[in-house]
Amino acid sequence: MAEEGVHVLADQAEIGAALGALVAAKAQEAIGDRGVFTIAVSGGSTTKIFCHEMAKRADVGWDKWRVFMADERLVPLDQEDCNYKGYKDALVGTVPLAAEHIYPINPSLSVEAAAEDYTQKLKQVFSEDTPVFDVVLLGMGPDGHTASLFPGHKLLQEKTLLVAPISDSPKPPPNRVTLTFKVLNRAHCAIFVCTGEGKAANVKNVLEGNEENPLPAALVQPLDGELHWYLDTAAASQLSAQ
Ligand SMILES: O=C1O[C@H](COP(=O)(O)O)[C@@H](O)[C@H](O)[C@H]1O
Repeated sequence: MAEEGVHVLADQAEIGAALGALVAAKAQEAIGDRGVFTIAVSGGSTTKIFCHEMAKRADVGWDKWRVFMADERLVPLDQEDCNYKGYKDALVGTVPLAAEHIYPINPSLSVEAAAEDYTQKLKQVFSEDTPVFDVVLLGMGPDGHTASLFPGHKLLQEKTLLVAPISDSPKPPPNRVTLTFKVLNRAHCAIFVCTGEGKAANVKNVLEGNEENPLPAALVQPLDGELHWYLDTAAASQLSAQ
Protein backbone atom coordinates (compact mmCIF):
# COMPACT_ATOMS: atom_id res chain seq x y z
CA MET A 1 0.00 0.00 0.00
CA ALA A 2 1.35 3.49 -0.87
CA GLU A 3 2.97 5.41 1.99
CA GLU A 4 1.13 8.61 2.86
CA GLY A 5 2.44 11.80 1.29
CA VAL A 6 2.59 13.51 -2.08
CA HIS A 7 2.59 11.27 -5.15
CA VAL A 8 3.50 12.96 -8.44
CA LEU A 9 2.57 10.89 -11.49
CA ALA A 10 2.70 11.50 -15.22
CA ASP A 11 -0.96 11.84 -16.05
CA GLN A 12 -4.55 11.01 -15.13
CA ALA A 13 -4.15 7.40 -16.27
CA GLU A 14 -1.26 6.82 -13.87
CA ILE A 15 -3.10 8.62 -11.09
CA GLY A 16 -6.18 6.49 -11.70
CA ALA A 17 -4.20 3.26 -11.47
CA ALA A 18 -2.39 4.28 -8.27
CA LEU A 19 -5.56 5.68 -6.70
CA GLY A 20 -7.49 2.53 -7.59
CA ALA A 21 -4.82 0.35 -6.00
CA LEU A 22 -4.82 2.42 -2.81
CA VAL A 23 -8.61 2.53 -2.47
CA ALA A 24 -8.89 -1.19 -3.22
CA ALA A 25 -6.35 -1.90 -0.47
CA LYS A 26 -8.21 0.36 1.97
CA ALA A 27 -11.47 -1.38 1.11
CA GLN A 28 -9.97 -4.82 1.64
CA GLU A 29 -8.53 -3.75 5.00
CA ALA A 30 -11.78 -2.15 6.21
CA ILE A 31 -13.94 -5.05 5.07
CA GLY A 32 -11.54 -7.49 6.76
CA ASP A 33 -11.62 -5.49 10.00
CA ARG A 34 -15.22 -4.28 10.17
CA GLY A 35 -17.18 -5.92 7.36
CA VAL A 36 -17.94 -2.63 5.64
CA PHE A 37 -16.06 0.05 3.67
CA THR A 38 -17.21 3.64 3.95
CA ILE A 39 -16.09 6.29 1.49
CA ALA A 40 -17.06 9.91 0.88
CA VAL A 41 -16.45 10.99 -2.70
CA SER A 42 -16.16 14.28 -4.56
CA GLY A 43 -17.44 15.69 -7.81
CA GLY A 44 -15.73 17.33 -10.76
CA SER A 45 -12.49 15.92 -12.15
CA THR A 46 -12.10 13.47 -9.25
CA THR A 47 -15.28 11.62 -10.23
CA LYS A 48 -14.02 10.94 -13.73
CA ILE A 49 -10.55 9.75 -12.70
CA PHE A 50 -11.88 7.55 -9.89
CA CYS A 51 -14.82 6.04 -11.76
CA HIS A 52 -12.85 5.37 -14.93
CA GLU A 53 -10.47 3.25 -12.87
CA MET A 54 -12.93 1.62 -10.48
CA ALA A 55 -15.30 0.61 -13.28
CA LYS A 56 -12.57 -1.86 -14.32
CA ARG A 57 -12.40 -3.46 -10.87
CA ALA A 58 -14.98 -6.14 -10.15
CA ASP A 59 -13.24 -7.55 -7.11
CA VAL A 60 -13.13 -4.89 -4.40
CA GLY A 61 -16.00 -6.17 -2.23
CA TRP A 62 -18.52 -3.79 -3.79
CA ASP A 63 -21.44 -5.20 -1.81
CA LYS A 64 -19.76 -3.93 1.37
CA TRP A 65 -19.22 -0.39 0.10
CA ARG A 66 -21.24 2.53 1.44
CA VAL A 67 -20.71 5.64 -0.67
CA PHE A 68 -21.56 9.15 0.52
CA MET A 69 -21.01 12.47 -1.20
CA ALA A 70 -18.29 14.66 0.37
CA ASP A 71 -20.36 17.50 -1.04
CA GLU A 72 -23.30 17.90 -3.36
CA ARG A 73 -24.99 20.54 -5.41
CA LEU A 74 -28.70 21.07 -4.65
CA VAL A 75 -29.82 20.09 -8.14
CA PRO A 76 -32.07 17.30 -9.45
CA LEU A 77 -30.42 13.90 -9.22
CA ASP A 78 -30.56 13.47 -12.99
CA GLN A 79 -28.88 16.79 -13.76
CA GLU A 80 -25.36 16.65 -15.25
CA ASP A 81 -23.73 18.69 -12.47
CA CYS A 82 -25.11 16.42 -9.73
CA ASN A 83 -22.14 14.68 -8.10
CA TYR A 84 -24.26 11.62 -7.19
CA LYS A 85 -25.26 11.14 -10.83
CA GLY A 86 -21.61 10.89 -11.87
CA TYR A 87 -21.02 7.95 -9.54
CA LYS A 88 -24.34 6.21 -10.13
CA ASP A 89 -24.07 6.37 -13.92
CA ALA A 90 -20.45 5.23 -14.01
CA LEU A 91 -20.61 2.43 -11.45
CA VAL A 92 -24.11 1.01 -10.94
CA GLY A 93 -24.69 -1.70 -13.54
CA THR A 94 -20.98 -1.75 -14.40
CA VAL A 95 -19.65 -3.11 -11.10
CA PRO A 96 -21.63 -4.91 -8.39
CA LEU A 97 -22.34 -1.75 -6.37
CA ALA A 98 -26.03 -1.50 -5.49
CA ALA A 99 -27.71 1.83 -6.17
CA GLU A 100 -29.03 1.92 -2.59
CA HIS A 101 -25.45 1.89 -1.30
CA ILE A 102 -24.76 5.28 -2.88
CA TYR A 103 -26.43 7.91 -0.73
CA PRO A 104 -27.85 10.96 -2.52
CA ILE A 105 -29.00 14.17 -0.92
CA ASN A 106 -32.68 15.06 -1.23
CA PRO A 107 -32.73 18.00 -3.67
CA SER A 108 -36.45 18.65 -3.15
CA LEU A 109 -35.72 20.03 0.34
CA SER A 110 -34.44 23.44 1.32
CA VAL A 111 -30.65 23.50 1.55
CA GLU A 112 -30.84 23.57 5.37
CA ALA A 113 -33.26 20.62 5.47
CA ALA A 114 -31.16 18.71 2.89
CA ALA A 115 -28.11 19.05 5.13
CA GLU A 116 -30.07 17.82 8.16
CA ASP A 117 -31.56 14.96 6.12
CA TYR A 118 -28.08 13.93 4.95
CA THR A 119 -26.86 14.02 8.56
CA GLN A 120 -29.58 11.50 9.41
CA LYS A 121 -28.47 9.30 6.49
CA LEU A 122 -24.94 9.31 7.93
CA LYS A 123 -26.30 8.32 11.33
CA GLN A 124 -28.04 5.28 9.80
CA VAL A 125 -24.67 3.90 8.69
CA PHE A 126 -22.22 5.17 11.32
CA SER A 127 -22.46 4.37 15.02
CA GLU A 128 -19.99 7.08 16.11
CA ASP A 129 -21.21 10.60 17.00
CA THR A 130 -18.84 11.88 14.35
CA PRO A 131 -18.63 9.50 11.38
CA VAL A 132 -15.20 8.00 10.77
CA PHE A 133 -14.92 7.31 7.04
CA ASP A 134 -12.40 4.77 5.86
CA VAL A 135 -11.60 7.08 2.95
CA VAL A 136 -12.55 10.61 2.01
CA LEU A 137 -11.75 11.25 -1.64
CA LEU A 138 -11.32 14.95 -2.31
CA GLY A 139 -10.59 17.33 -5.13
CA MET A 140 -9.31 20.88 -4.95
CA GLY A 141 -10.66 23.66 -7.13
CA PRO A 142 -8.25 26.20 -8.67
CA ASP A 143 -9.21 28.59 -5.83
CA GLY A 144 -8.17 26.06 -3.16
CA HIS A 145 -11.68 24.95 -2.17
CA THR A 146 -12.36 21.37 -1.29
CA ALA A 147 -15.75 19.66 -1.01
CA SER A 148 -17.93 22.81 -0.83
CA LEU A 149 -15.66 24.56 1.67
CA PHE A 150 -14.55 27.79 0.02
CA PRO A 151 -11.77 30.27 0.85
CA GLY A 152 -12.84 32.88 3.40
CA HIS A 153 -16.27 31.28 3.97
CA LYS A 154 -17.68 31.07 7.49
CA LEU A 155 -18.06 27.27 7.14
CA LEU A 156 -14.30 26.98 7.56
CA GLN A 157 -14.96 27.69 11.25
CA GLU A 158 -17.90 25.27 11.59
CA LYS A 159 -17.29 23.08 14.63
CA THR A 160 -20.70 21.51 15.36
CA LEU A 161 -22.44 20.39 12.19
CA LEU A 162 -21.46 17.17 10.40
CA VAL A 163 -23.13 18.26 7.17
CA ALA A 164 -23.50 21.97 6.49
CA PRO A 165 -25.77 23.86 4.10
CA ILE A 166 -24.27 26.54 1.88
CA SER A 167 -26.44 28.94 -0.09
CA ASP A 168 -23.77 31.35 -1.29
CA SER A 169 -21.26 29.10 -3.02
CA PRO A 170 -18.97 31.28 -5.15
CA LYS A 171 -18.86 28.42 -7.67
CA PRO A 172 -22.27 27.67 -9.20
CA PRO A 173 -24.68 26.39 -8.24
CA PRO A 174 -24.96 28.51 -5.07
CA ASN A 175 -26.96 25.97 -3.06
CA ARG A 176 -25.00 22.98 -1.83
CA VAL A 177 -24.41 20.72 1.16
CA THR A 178 -20.99 19.66 2.35
CA LEU A 179 -19.32 17.49 4.92
CA THR A 180 -17.50 19.72 7.38
CA PHE A 181 -13.89 19.55 8.51
CA LYS A 182 -15.22 17.92 11.68
CA VAL A 183 -16.01 14.83 9.58
CA LEU A 184 -13.26 15.09 6.96
CA ASN A 185 -10.55 15.23 9.61
CA ARG A 186 -11.81 12.14 11.44
CA ALA A 187 -11.30 9.91 8.39
CA HIS A 188 -8.83 7.04 8.49
CA CYS A 189 -7.51 8.23 5.15
CA ALA A 190 -7.95 11.46 3.16
CA ILE A 191 -6.94 11.38 -0.50
CA PHE A 192 -6.69 14.43 -2.76
CA VAL A 193 -6.64 14.12 -6.53
CA CYS A 194 -5.48 17.21 -8.35
CA THR A 195 -4.52 17.61 -11.98
CA GLY A 196 -3.71 20.37 -14.43
CA GLU A 197 -1.59 23.50 -14.53
CA GLY A 198 -4.49 25.70 -13.41
CA LYS A 199 -4.16 24.24 -9.93
CA ALA A 200 -0.36 24.38 -9.67
CA ALA A 201 -0.15 27.71 -7.78
CA ASN A 202 -2.54 26.62 -5.07
CA VAL A 203 -1.06 23.12 -4.86
CA LYS A 204 2.16 24.91 -3.95
CA ASN A 205 0.31 27.20 -1.57
CA VAL A 206 -1.34 24.26 0.22
CA LEU A 207 1.64 21.93 0.33
CA GLU A 208 4.43 24.40 0.90
CA GLY A 209 3.16 27.40 2.53
CA ASN A 210 0.84 30.12 3.66
CA GLU A 211 0.14 28.77 7.11
CA GLU A 212 -1.21 32.10 8.39
CA ASN A 213 -4.13 32.10 5.99
CA PRO A 214 -4.49 28.52 4.85
CA LEU A 215 -6.72 27.57 1.95
CA PRO A 216 -9.56 25.14 2.67
CA ALA A 217 -7.68 22.18 1.16
CA ALA A 218 -4.83 22.83 3.60
CA LEU A 219 -7.25 22.43 6.51
CA VAL A 220 -7.74 18.75 5.72
CA GLN A 221 -5.36 17.25 8.25
CA PRO A 222 -6.68 13.91 9.52
CA LEU A 223 -6.41 13.76 13.32
CA ASP A 224 -5.58 10.09 13.31
CA GLY A 225 -5.31 9.08 9.69
CA GLU A 226 -3.28 9.23 6.51
CA LEU A 227 -3.15 12.10 4.04
CA HIS A 228 -2.34 11.46 0.38
CA TRP A 229 -2.05 13.92 -2.50
CA TYR A 230 -2.10 12.52 -6.04
CA LEU A 231 -0.83 15.09 -8.54
CA ASP A 232 0.03 15.02 -12.20
CA THR A 233 3.23 16.74 -13.29
CA ALA A 234 1.31 19.86 -14.36
CA ALA A 235 -0.36 20.31 -10.96
CA ALA A 236 2.99 19.65 -9.25
CA SER A 237 4.95 21.95 -11.56
CA GLN A 238 5.39 24.79 -9.04
CA LEU A 239 6.46 22.60 -6.11
CA SER A 240 10.06 23.21 -5.09
CA ALA A 241 10.91 19.56 -4.53
CA GLN A 242 9.57 16.97 -6.96
O1 LIG B 1 -17.64 22.07 -7.09
C1 LIG B 1 -16.84 21.19 -6.81
O2 LIG B 1 -15.52 21.38 -7.09
C2 LIG B 1 -14.49 20.58 -6.50
C3 LIG B 1 -13.27 20.66 -7.42
O3 LIG B 1 -13.66 20.22 -8.72
P1 LIG B 1 -12.60 20.01 -9.88
O4 LIG B 1 -13.40 19.68 -11.11
O5 LIG B 1 -11.80 21.27 -10.01
O6 LIG B 1 -11.73 18.85 -9.46
C4 LIG B 1 -14.95 19.16 -6.23
O7 LIG B 1 -13.97 18.45 -5.53
C5 LIG B 1 -16.27 19.20 -5.47
O8 LIG B 1 -16.71 17.92 -5.12
C6 LIG B 1 -17.29 19.86 -6.36
O9 LIG B 1 -18.59 19.90 -5.80
